[in-house]
Amino acid sequence: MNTTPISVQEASALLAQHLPQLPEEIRPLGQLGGRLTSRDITTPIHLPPFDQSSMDGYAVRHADLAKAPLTIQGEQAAGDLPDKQLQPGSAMRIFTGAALPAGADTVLMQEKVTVKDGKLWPQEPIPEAGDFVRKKGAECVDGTIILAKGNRMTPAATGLIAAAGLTTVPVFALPRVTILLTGNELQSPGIPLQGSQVYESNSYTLTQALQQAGIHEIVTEAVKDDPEALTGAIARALRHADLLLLTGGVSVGDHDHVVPAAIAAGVIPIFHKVRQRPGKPLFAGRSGNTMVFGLPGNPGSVLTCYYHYVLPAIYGMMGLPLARQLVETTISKNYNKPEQLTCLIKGYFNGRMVIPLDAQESFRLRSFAVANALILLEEGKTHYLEGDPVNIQLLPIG
Ligand SMILES: Nc1nc2c(c(=O)[nH]1)N[C@H]1C(S)=C(S)[C@@H](COP(=O)(O)OP(=O)(O)OC[C@H]3O[C@@H](n4cnc5c(N)ncnc54)[C@H](O)[C@@H]3O)O[C@H]1N2
Ligand code: MOO
Repeated sequence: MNTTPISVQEASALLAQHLPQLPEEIRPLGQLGGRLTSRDITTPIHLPPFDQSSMDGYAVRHADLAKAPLTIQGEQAAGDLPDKQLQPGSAMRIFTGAALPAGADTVLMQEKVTVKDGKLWPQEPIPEAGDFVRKKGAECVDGTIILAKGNRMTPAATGLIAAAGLTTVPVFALPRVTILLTGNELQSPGIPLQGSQVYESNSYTLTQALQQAGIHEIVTEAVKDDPEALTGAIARALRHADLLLLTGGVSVGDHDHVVPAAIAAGVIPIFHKVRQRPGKPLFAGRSGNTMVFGLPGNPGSVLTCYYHYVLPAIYGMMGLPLARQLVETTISKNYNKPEQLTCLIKGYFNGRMVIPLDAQESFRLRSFAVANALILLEEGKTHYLEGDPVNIQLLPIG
């Protein structure tokens, strides 16, 4: 395998070429959060399904307004059968969401009329014809695509599906994920540290980040820095995971066995090592329909590589282009970086500019804990001056 580090752009392009595709599944309303539609969705009905009032007031025939006062004729409430006929020279009491009676074309808000002895006088200014009427099909007519393939099922998207009377939606399956932790030094939080142990944090970081993306089928296993144990654990994980995330053990140390173990377990490498900081030893590979990432073990590297590669790859496995939430902004202060690396630094975007945070080293998470963006500082540049344009990748919130 070529282990000459490649650029961040090459790594993204290679990933996009090699991503497996997740299957499609049909899911019911109420279980759609975080999913992406796997086809265009069309509405089987007009929305709204009939001409309806958007105000509480009076339904009238606009041409009759010149002949005011109008005689008030009955009432039409939301849910009433749409079988009433407005008589000439009349106004019908109507409420928001009610079907317009046949013959009416305009609604007067009740605050904009004078009513006395069963008669109605419109107040000036006289409304336009069609005011406060939501026409049948104004949102969309039947057969219209209401959600395109790849639309995220946000609360609004789910509401739209329900409003169209649909009960199920074809979506891409979410990946079943296995996280394999490597490192003899790792101890679980809650147990006193001994010798040179450190607390294991990457599984918690990754699990929450995956959950944030709506993914809940997550298995975590800790493996010792032993080539055979690792090869066995990877081979087992490949049998049921769509996405395998390994943390640690991808560098060049004598105890870094992840890449040879992955290859021994049947993983075909896509790349190993990227000209970036943090996360230079990042490994990506594929075995059948399972996507594999070897994330450099430092906690900051793990999370940076997750946001910049793994999360876009998850969407890529759902058929979307490698999508990152990029924003062009300016940097709030001077910043120096090495020339031969892309730096993905933690920043805080305040809506006007992005502030590079202190404590960028990859063993630290304190700046990450308050960051809301990664600032993408380009390879080939060494100095950024206050006010220079930069691209940032917004981090998911919530
Ligand atoms: N001679 C070189 N050494 C290193 C290089 C290099 O290019 N040449 N690259 C460095 C960089 S950059 C990184 S990043 C690390 C990545 O190495 P590994 O992926 O092999 O990670 P480990 O050595 O296993 O661990 C690194 C660090 O992170 C801690 N760690 C690991 N797993 C966890 C976990 N689950 N929770 C919390 N902390 C974890 C681990 O204890 C180490 O301190 O390699 C450099 N070396
Ligand atoms: O790439 Mo390492 O992630 O800088 O510490």
